Amino acid sequence: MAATRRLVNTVAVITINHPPVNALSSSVRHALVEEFGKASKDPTVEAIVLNGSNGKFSAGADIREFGTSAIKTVSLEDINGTIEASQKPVVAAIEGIALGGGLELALACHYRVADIQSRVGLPEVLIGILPAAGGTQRLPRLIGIPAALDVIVRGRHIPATEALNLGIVDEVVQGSAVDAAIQLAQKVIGLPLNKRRLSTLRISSNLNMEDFLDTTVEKTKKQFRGAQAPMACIEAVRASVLLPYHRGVEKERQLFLSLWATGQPQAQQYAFFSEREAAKWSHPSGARWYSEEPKLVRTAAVIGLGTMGRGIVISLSKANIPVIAIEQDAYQLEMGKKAVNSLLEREAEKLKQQGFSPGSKLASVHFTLAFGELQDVDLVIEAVYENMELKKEIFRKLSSVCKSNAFLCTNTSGLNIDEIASVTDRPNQVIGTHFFSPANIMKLLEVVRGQQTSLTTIATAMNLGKILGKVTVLVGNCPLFVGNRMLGPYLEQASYLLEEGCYPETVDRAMEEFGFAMGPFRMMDLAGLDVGWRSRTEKGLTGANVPQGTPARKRLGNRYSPLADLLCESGRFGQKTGKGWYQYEKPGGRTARPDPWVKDFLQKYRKTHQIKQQPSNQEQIVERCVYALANEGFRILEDGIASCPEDIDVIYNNGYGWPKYRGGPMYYASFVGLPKVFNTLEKYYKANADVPSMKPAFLLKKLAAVGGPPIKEWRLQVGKPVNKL
Ligand SMILES: CC/C=C\C/C=C/C(=O)SCCNC(=O)CCNC(=O)[C@H](O)C(C)(C)COP(=O)(O)OP(=O)(O)OC[C@H]1O[C@@H](n2cnc3c(N)ncnc32)[C@H](O)[C@@H]1OP(=O)(O)O
Repeated sequence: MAATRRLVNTVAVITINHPPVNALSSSVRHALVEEFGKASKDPTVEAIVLNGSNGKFSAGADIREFGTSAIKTVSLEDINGTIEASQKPVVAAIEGIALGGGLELALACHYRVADIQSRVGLPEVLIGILPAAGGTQRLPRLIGIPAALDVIVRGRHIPATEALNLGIVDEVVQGSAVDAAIQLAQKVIGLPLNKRRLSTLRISSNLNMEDFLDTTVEKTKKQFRGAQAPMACIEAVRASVLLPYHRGVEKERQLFLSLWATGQPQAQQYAFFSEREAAKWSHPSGARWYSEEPKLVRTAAVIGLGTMGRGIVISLSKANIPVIAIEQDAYQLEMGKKAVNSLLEREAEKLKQQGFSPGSKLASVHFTLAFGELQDVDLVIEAVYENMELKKEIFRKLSSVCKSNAFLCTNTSGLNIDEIASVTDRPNQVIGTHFFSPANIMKLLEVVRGQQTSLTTIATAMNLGKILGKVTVLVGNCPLFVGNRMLGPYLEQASYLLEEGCYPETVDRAMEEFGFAMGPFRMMDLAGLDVGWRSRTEKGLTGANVPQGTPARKRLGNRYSPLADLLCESGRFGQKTGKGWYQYEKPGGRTARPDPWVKDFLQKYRKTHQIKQQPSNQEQIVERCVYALANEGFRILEDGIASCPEDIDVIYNNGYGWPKYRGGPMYYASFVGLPKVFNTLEKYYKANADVPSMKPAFLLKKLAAVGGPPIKEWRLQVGKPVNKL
């Protein structure tokens, strides 16, 4: 049964029962209509409590039903209307989550009681839509326009105590929300309900409300560049000010339909399910996530307390895993300790505000210089800087110090996992964990399996990612793994565009208008240009080891852009030196301003090398950079480094500032049409045979030849993932 009903004295308790998250599918909606109908008519029932089974109120509408005919049967807003109009008081007992349509349902009830661990919210905006079951009309009437806008436009999950302060819920309890709701229901039997029906309330509004909404529109446009759902949310809330409730609901409905027509919801919902699919990893051997048991990680250690290490320590502590943090000398240890403790204090403060004792949620961190103290930890994450020799030295030490069943992880953004594993006594227990900076904030974790990494090690690392609250993707071992490997051809195109007449700000603007959080040049300045320079020097692409007589713009017969090398040679490393592709207010400054020096430098460079000026327009910039990125994605699939296109998209959506409303680079290629992507690349490559990264990947060619099937069907063409490297 999708919903059940039981009687406690004169209170009917209606329970939504649709595992795993009580999504309000068509069957649940039908069951709710039936159970509410019966409870309303039953003379022995004086009040009603609504809750969800298994400690979850509801995760909202069933996202899989969008775009199908199922969504059209029994509208949730009609159910909400019926509940609100009930002559018997209805109390929502919120446990776990009340999200999206789940919260809209609770807002239709006359009272809301939540347990302290629960979270409520209207996260529809994150999947490209708006709350369209009356939520944009009822919430502003309950908590006012500014607070409602914040909740609806950001889509964040609000902890119960904050929901109480905002006035979204009436009561927060430490014990059972259902018991408390039954008690409240009994107390309010017979009391007037008019003021509890949110749709009937007037919105306190003043003349400045229109100005306030207009300002919010401008701010939101800048913040969520190109995303349509946040703008639709504001327009729906505006309707709650200007229109009577029922007309506001109509407007909500219209906005929902026009959003659907943009294609953005489909992309964001694909992104949502792809993230969940990524957790269900597969291995070239055929093993899958359900066949392997992860080992429990009770204690962990982090080696290196630089920016990455600090973030990893915080993540582990927040996941309640006690950590030993190691540095190489007393000074570094002290610096790391201060930074970690200050971040932990902030986390503790947040917990206190939510009514929790920090001790119960944050695990201890022990700082030491002694490797010997690692003998009992279950898992170590090495997070020193990117230097193979240093990493090997550490893994040799770990091999001799750690207990034999301890897992050894290396946080690297591209070094060879097999080489690191080869110096240990347990290559099967070595795995890459590529965190993104700052590691306590960024959602993505690339888990990199080596040739010898055991399935248990993979299962343990993937499970650890989940425990840390990360979106975790399993990838194969190749230079730079998935995300950074794809950046290569993308950045290459960005540099060529400068050679041909564009400026950093022109390219960045085009990519940011496409939706990227940051264009390629601002991104390089943030990451530090010296990192890539060091790596190119080591590879002999620049510096003293370049063979005599090598043309400035060629390496091994292929086109090469030395622009970034030249910048580094002038001491321009990006934000850290106050100048790179842009100038900044000071070293470490964040505000990028176009730099006349760069303009002059580029003009001289083009003249020196007699490069024909053919500056690209916005569309061409986007096409070249994005198709280069996706093309490398197809190669990664061919190589078996990523097991499906969805995994690549998850990586880009969560680690590289790709606009989620475009689904990811592989989804975007599919959306544009693979034949078009193939033809554009082919044309470019024919004219530029010295740019091999733009040669269309074999898999792309194969898929384009059959007309570009939907992304779900690509797997059939890729075949079983086999790591060819
Ligand atoms: C016509 C308009 C009508 C009404 C307007 C209302 C619109 C909505 O309500 S849209 C939905 C809004 N709700 C959300 O966006 C919540 C989405 N879910 C989540 O954020 C999380 O899943 C969770 C916090 C609810 C639970 O997280 P966690 O415990 O980490 O579990 P998973 O994320 O792995 O989810 C488990 C399982 O459930 C599936 N699922 C989750 N939410 C929904 C949903 N709303 N509809 C359908 N399915 C849902 C999720 O995909 C997982 O299943 P699979 O492993 O099979 O993918």
